[in-house]
Amino acid sequence: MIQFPKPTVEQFFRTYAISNFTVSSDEQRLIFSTNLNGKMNLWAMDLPDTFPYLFAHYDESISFIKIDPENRYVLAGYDKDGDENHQIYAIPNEGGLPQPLITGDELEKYFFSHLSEDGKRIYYMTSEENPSFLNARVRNLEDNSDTLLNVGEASPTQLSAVSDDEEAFVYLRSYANTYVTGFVKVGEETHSLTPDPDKVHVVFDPVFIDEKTIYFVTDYESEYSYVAKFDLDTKEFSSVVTVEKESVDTLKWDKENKAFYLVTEKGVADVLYRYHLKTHKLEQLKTPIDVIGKVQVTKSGSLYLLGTSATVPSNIFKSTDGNEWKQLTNNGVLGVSTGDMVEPEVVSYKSFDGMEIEALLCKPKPENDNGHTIFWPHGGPQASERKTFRAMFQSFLNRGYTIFAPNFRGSTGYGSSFVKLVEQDWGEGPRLDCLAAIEWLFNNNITEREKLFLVGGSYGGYMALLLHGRHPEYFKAVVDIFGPSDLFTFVNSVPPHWKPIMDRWLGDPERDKERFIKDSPVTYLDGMTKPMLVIQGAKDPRVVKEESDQIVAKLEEKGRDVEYLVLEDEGHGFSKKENEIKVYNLMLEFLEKHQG
Ligand SMILES: CC(=O)N[C@@H](C)C(=O)N[C@@H](C)C(=O)O
Repeated sequence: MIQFPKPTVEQFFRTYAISNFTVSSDEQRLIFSTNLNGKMNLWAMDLPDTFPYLFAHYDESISFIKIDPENRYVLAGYDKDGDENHQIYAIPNEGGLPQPLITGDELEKYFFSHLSEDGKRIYYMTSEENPSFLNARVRNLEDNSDTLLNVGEASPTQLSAVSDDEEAFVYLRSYANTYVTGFVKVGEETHSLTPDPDKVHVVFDPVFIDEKTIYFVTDYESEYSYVAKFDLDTKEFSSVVTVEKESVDTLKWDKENKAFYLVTEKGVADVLYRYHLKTHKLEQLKTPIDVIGKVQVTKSGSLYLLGTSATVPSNIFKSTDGNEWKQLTNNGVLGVSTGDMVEPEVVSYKSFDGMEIEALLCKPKPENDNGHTIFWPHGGPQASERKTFRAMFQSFLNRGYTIFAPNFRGSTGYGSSFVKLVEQDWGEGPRLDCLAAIEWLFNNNITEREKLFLVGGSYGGYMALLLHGRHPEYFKAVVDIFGPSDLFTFVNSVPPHWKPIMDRWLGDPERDKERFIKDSPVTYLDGMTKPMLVIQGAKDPRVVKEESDQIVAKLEEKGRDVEYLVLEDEGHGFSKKENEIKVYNLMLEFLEKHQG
């Protein structure tokens, strides 16, 4: 019989992303954003058939998709080469080429908020005239009038919910990732959704279930976020559903069945629940994947879910009862079964101060093992490494590398206090958690000293630079993917609507001058003696190219071994397949070159 070789690393590169989706109200059409043809575009399937076809061609990343309730048009948000200046486009119902609808100068942003029930008014946020705090506006599609609804003040604002009669609006105001207040505005009256907006807490995912009742998620006076309610008649706030040691992350309303769907974050995986308003019963539901990217509940009460697991790339699923799932997309790794891939182990270790830190340990199949480990600090930093599919991880594992990804202090999924631990402390606590992890790898005979690589992206890239500069003895070579290199320049180069949150998140360059010096990777150039690869998207608005340019220039001046790849048409990530493959190949070549 014909014998086929084992899967090669290149096969893992041929995996496609599905980053978002929506279903039409009649459930006849599923539209999703994917890089199936190499670049991000909208594709569709006419349900129940499952053959995807190109729906809108624009070759750019898509920030949202919304189908007109009466199926006359589709709305989508596009940016340019990853610059995150999202603008709103309209696409004919039959598909085609997106037409600019709510757009402006290429540096302005237009974020979609809400489409009225009759599909005639679009509510949106814009940076126009208010780049730091953003204004809310409404565009009437019948007469093309555009009205200012709210002027953002004090901190970036977001119009997050609109009542069906369009008389009441919920705005969120962010002071930090961990401090977001919510307030409802009706005519000239404004009320905080929580009893005291001066207390640090978050509010998100507000839903009007009628003109007078708003449900939302908050961690007000709690370690874990829960579902709460605000009554516009009585102005009363009350807690509705809490889940022990799990943070509610998503709230969706099922109007048909008078129930809520909740996604909770439990460390490295998600849990899906249904909460019945009449019976107050909370049911845990089965899901086909570990991490849920998006949930949509349709008018009929059907549930659609986009999700992924460590060995399952993103796919869309449908359920009519919340327990049996039909997979609508068949997005896999070219010729590779889930059994040929690696499922991470969830481990935990004690850090320098006794704090328990959870981590993902991915071990290659014994026949592939090359004896080397990649240490991967995640980005964010207020995010976490979870059981999601990463082509990069699975291809490195296929080449024989062990991967270790710690959820150091500041990571999400472990309660509100834990997330706050990275605020105004980017370089000390989390770095010491990483060092404790490395010692744990050595002490548990998972990694040999002299066989450790360091790779990280964004905040993970910053941590890779900092660990390299301060502790070069641990590493053979280092890969930095768009990591901030100097906190003084980084704090001033972020997008305008991030600036108001920088103080709580990172600190103030004057007040915290000593700490900024201590925690900036550029302070430790002398230590950066190991070979380095730096990768950067030229259009990255979050960690701008100068952050990588300056560290590369300074290391080159010192005659260090540093390679630099700039992707001209990418931002904070690699959305184009050929760019992604170029990056993975270069990283693998670099690691292989420095194994000896
Ligand atoms: C404001 C904020 O938390 N932004 C993050 C989502 C982000 O983009 N952080 C960068 C620095 C990253 O690490 O990805």
